[in-house]
Amino acid sequence: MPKRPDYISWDEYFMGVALLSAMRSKDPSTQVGACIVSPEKRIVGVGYNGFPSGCNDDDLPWEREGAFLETKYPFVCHAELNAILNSSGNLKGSSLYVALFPCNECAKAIIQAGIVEIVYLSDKYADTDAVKASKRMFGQAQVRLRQITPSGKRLVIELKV
Ligand SMILES: O=c1[nH]c(=O)n([C@H]2C[C@H](O)[C@@H](COP(=O)(O)O)O2)cc1CO
Ligand SMILES: [Zn+2]
Repeated sequence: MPKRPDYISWDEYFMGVALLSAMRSKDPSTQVGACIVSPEKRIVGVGYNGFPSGCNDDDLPWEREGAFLETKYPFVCHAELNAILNSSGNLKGSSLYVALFPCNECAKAIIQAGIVEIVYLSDKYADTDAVKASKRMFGQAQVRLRQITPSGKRLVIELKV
């Protein structure tokens, strides 16, 4: 019997894990997930954006606007950083799959962790200084950047067997 033809690709699998992880995010406006993959194509870390563990989700603000301390920005831990911190072992030579292009703060952690490739879907904050700084560092550190063209393909998971 020939092998099943409609299996998902590596890129679809790892971006799918990143997008599934994003569904755990409680951020009402932007849910981001990240999946770190070793050179041997093993998943070595996953994460999504959220407040640090032990910090009460219901006490901290999810606001985007207003006084800095009344917004989520000083408190939220980005998906990429969570994936690095949640990872097991050495990340040298690994790839990071993430729905949204990483900011400069995550870029520093990504580079220092030894991640060599970013695979992303959206670059919706390309015009921001954070993303400009991020690309400058990735360029100098020779981190490869690869945007997956959104195919619109639906990966459906039904919770049944
Ligand atoms: O790369 C990222 N990773 C990541 O986890 N985030 C998170 C932080 C916030 O919870 C949310 C961005 O919120 P907003 O789009 O409302 O500004 O996404 C944001 C970025 C973009 O810099
Ligand atoms: Zn970030």
